Amino acid sequence: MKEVWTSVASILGALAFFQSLLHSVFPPEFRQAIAKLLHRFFGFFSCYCYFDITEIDGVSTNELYGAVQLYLSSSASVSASRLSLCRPLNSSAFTFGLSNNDRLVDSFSGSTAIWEHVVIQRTSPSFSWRPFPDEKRGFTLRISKKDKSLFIPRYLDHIMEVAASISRRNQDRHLYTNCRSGSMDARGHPWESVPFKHPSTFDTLAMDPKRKNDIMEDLRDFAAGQNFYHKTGRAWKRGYLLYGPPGTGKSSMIAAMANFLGYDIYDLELTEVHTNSELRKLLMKTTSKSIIVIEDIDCSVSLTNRSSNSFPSPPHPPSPWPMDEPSSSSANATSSAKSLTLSGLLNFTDGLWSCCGSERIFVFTTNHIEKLDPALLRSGRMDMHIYMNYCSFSALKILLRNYMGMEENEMEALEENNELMRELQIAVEAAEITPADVSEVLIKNRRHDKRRALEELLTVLKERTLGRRERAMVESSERKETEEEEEQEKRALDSPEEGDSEMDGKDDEKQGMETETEEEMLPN
Ligand SMILES: Nc1ncnc2c1ncn2[C@@H]1O[C@H](COP(=O)(O)OP(=O)(O)OP(=O)(O)O)[C@@H](O)[C@H]1O
Ligand SMILES: [Mg+2]
Repeated sequence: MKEVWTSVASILGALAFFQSLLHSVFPPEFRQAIAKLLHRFFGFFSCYCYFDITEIDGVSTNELYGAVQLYLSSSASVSASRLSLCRPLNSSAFTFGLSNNDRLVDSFSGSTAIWEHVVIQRTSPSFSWRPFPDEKRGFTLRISKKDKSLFIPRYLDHIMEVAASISRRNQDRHLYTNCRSGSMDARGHPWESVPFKHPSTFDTLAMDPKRKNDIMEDLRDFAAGQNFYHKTGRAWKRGYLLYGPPGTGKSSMIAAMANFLGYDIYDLELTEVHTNSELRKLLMKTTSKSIIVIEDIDCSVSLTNRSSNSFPSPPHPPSPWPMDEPSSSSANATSSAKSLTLSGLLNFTDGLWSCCGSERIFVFTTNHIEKLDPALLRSGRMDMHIYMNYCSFSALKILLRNYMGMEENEMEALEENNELMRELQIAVEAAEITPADVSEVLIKNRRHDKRRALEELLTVLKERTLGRRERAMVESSERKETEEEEEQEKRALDSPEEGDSEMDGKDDEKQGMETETEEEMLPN
C-alpha cells in the first residue's frame, strides 16, 4: 500500500513539474491555441454538438435565453432535483428554473437534449458604457450530431412558442387605451396601459348556455387556427359585433373573451383619433393575441359629419361615407388622409392594414344596431353578430348561482317541487329585464335567506311586467289616436262630395272672373 501512495505522489510531482515547465516555456496565447486545437480534434470524433445561448449577446439581451429559461420551467418540476423559484414582475404565478450549473434532460420528437445552465463570475471590465451583471449566464444545449437537422430550428421554434404561452399565462394581461389626441407616453408609445383584472368569465356570464358554447367554440377555433388561416390565405383575425340593450353584458362578454383566450385588450377611444393615419399608427403598435375594442360604435364618433366635411366642394355631392367615392380622386385621398373616415376604420379592421401582426380580434359594441351603416354590417365584415338579450330563465339560473350560491341540482329540485321557481320562469321572460338589473336585485337581497331573496326578485319582476304592460297600453292607445287622426284627415281629403262641391264653387268663381275679364277686353 505504501508503495502505491509513493508512486502516485511521484506521478503528481512529475505532472506538476511538466505543467510549470509548459507555463514558463510556452506563452498563454500559444497554450490557448493548443487547447482549441485539442478541443477541435476531440470534437471531430465526438458524437455530440453544443450550442451556447448566452444571456447577453454582444450588447443586447438575447431573447432566446429568456425563452429557454421559461421553457425549462415547464419541464423542470419533473426531472431536475434542484430548482430556482421566481415570481416575475407583474405576474401572479411562480415559475421554476434550472439552478446555476445544473443539468436537465429534455426530449423532442423522440431525441434527447441536455441543457446545462452555465454561470461564471464576470471579470469586471476597466471601462464600459453600460453596466453588466456580475455573472455571465448562459445555457448550453447538447444534442447528438445526427439530430442536428431535427432540432435546429424546429426545437428552437417549439421553445419560443411554449415560452410565449407560459409568459402569457403567468403575466397579468393589460388593458390599453389610446393616449389623448395622438400623444405618446414617456416611452413614445401611443397606448397607455393598466393591469387587466376583470373577473368576468364565460362561467359567470349569464346567457343561454348553447349560444355561450358556440361563441367559446368559435374563439377556440380561432386561437388554434393558425394553419387554417395560413392555408386559406386569410388574415388571422376575427370580428365580433355585440349588440343589445344597455346592461345585457356586452362589456362583460369582452372581458370574458380576454380571460378565456389570455389576450390583452386595446380599448380604442375613437374620439381621440383624428385621422386615418393616426388610426393606422395605433394599429401598428398593438401586439398579436389581443382584442381591439371599439365600444358604442354608433355614437363614439360622428364619422358621417367628419367625412362630409372632408368633401365640401362640388361637383362631388357630399357622400356620407368616403368609401363610396371614387378612390382615384386625389382630392378625396388628401382630405380623407386629414380626417377619420369609415373607409379608414374599415381598412383598419378589414383591409391590408388589418393583417399587420396576427391573431387579433376586433370587437365593436352598440346599443342601436339599426343606426349602424350597412357597410359595417355587410356580410364578411364582422364575422359574428351576437345579440345580447334580456335575461332569460337559463341566464337567471346562472345569476342565481353567481350571487346566491345556488347549485344546479338545488334549482332543479326547486323547479320540480316549488311553485316559486315556476313563477320566476314565467315572470322573467315576461319582464324584459336586463341581467344588470337582476344582478342589482340579487346583490341587495343576498344577505336574506334564499327563499326570501327569490320572492323579492319575483315581486320586482312582476312590477316590471306590470309597468311594461301599462307603458305598452299607453303607447298603443296613443298610437291608435294618432292613427285615427290621420285616418280622419285622409278621409276629409278623399271625401268626393265635399271635394266636388268645393271644386264646383271654385269653378263658378273662376268662370265668373274669366267672363268679367272677357267683358273688360271687349271694345265698346
Ligand atoms: N349577461 C350578463 N352576465 C352577467 N352579468 C351581467 C350580464 N349583463 C350585465 N351584467 C352585470 O351588469 C353590469 C353591466 O354590464 P355590462 O357593462 O357588461 O353591460 P353592457 O351591455 O356593456 O352595457 P352598456 O351597453 O351600457 O355598455 C356588469 O358589471 C355585470 O355585473
Ligand atoms: Mg358596455
